[in-house]
Amino acid sequence: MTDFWNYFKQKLKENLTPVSFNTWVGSAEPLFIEGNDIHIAVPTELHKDYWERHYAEEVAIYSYKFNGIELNPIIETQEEHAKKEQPENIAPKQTNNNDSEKSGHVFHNSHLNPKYTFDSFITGSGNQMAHAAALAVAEEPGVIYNPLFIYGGVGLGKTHLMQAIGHQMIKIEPGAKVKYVTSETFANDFINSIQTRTQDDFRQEYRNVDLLLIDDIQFFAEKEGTQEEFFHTFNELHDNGKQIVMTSDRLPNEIPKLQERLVSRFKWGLSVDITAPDLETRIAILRNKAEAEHLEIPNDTLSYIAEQVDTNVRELEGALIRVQAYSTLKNADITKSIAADALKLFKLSKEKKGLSIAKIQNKVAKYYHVSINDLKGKKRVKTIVVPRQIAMYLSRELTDRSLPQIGMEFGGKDHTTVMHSCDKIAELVVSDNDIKMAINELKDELRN
Ligand SMILES: Nc1ncnc2c1ncn2[C@@H]1O[C@H](COP(=O)(O)OP(=O)(O)OP(=O)(O)O)[C@@H](O)[C@H]1O
Repeated sequence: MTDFWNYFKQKLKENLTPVSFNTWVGSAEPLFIEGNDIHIAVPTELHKDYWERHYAEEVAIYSYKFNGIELNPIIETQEEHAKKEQPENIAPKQTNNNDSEKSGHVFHNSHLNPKYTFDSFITGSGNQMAHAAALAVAEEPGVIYNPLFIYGGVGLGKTHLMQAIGHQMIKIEPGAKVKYVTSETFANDFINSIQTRTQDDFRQEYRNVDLLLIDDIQFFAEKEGTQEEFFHTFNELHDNGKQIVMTSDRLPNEIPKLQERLVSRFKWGLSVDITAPDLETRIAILRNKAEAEHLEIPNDTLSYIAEQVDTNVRELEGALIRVQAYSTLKNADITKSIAADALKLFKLSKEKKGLSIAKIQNKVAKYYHVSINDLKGKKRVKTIVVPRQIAMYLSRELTDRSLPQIGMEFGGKDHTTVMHSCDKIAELVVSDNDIKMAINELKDELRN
């Protein structure tokens, strides 16, 4: 099996870009051969789908070429395999796609940041599915997963991944018309076009592309006219088989006042989330960044920095820059103790990390004289509901936990419940003085 697999990989490598190879083939693992079946484990459902559509036939063809036996691939996700075969889970493989060839991008007027490519994107368990979906879309725009909707918390790489699709598409098809905008730019361009009576130009610009990337679509909330215009842009592009990719901090149906017809269209394709990276991925991201900046940083120092910032990649990168700046200031090499000083000095050290949801629940429970169990429970009396909602609101405000993660910490509540609570308290903070005071006092206590 190993010999065949090496031969098979070699064959595919000849025809794939390094990123595609690493993502689809490098991440797959042959398990065993039984009769004429070869069982192959892949990281996610999306990889499985891709394998079944693209490589099943290749396995049969190359196995026949290899030794005259046509193998039939049985693809399973690592999770399925682990459930069936092993008591322990197999962790999905980390793929650092950084070893890819130099890219020769043709830069269009697409407003893409040259740094945001697949090559510089590190994959790990929190983003593997989104990464695979993004790559599939770049390889076959407008065919599958249209629209692609990437959602997740702040600073987790949504913009990076979305722009990587643009770069990759231009790389594959240099004449491709790619347009990246934030939803705010789209809205502003639209408003300007009304003011200057240049709506035709606006439409021409947005509807005459092969790939439209719209970032942070949650800012469409409540912008009726913009939504209307986007609805038509979307339809036109989709009808013509053009690819649309959007990002948001939440799912389409959770964006307040987003028209139902847009929500339903966004669901035509695929929605994938990005969650916070695990420690190994954070270390890999830092290592990658350090190499790009030609910084010599020992492994234990990288691990140390990665341990300090656990929810937001932008902050993680910020921490590295702070450490670098501090070491330059002190004229010292970057070591663990320099890193510790730098992060302490900039008050980054565990401020958010130390503020766990449990701590927030504790403070709120004491403040309102209710039990933690009540906060996590389902009782609907006002004396418990309000503190519960406040605790959720503070968890959202003061930690980087996602809505589903907060829901989990509150007795497994749905993320929509968390969102509703946060919205409710956000309204009360403005209209109800007691709540406002309570929130301020709790925040002060939690920060000390
Ligand atoms: N997996 C990753 N590999 C390498 N760099 C990453 C990764 N994830 C995020 N980054 C980097 O972290 C920074 C923030 O990422 P990005 O702006 O894409 O986040 P975002 O999810 O779009 O944030 P926001 O919600 O604020 O729009 C960028 O510099 C990006 O390159």
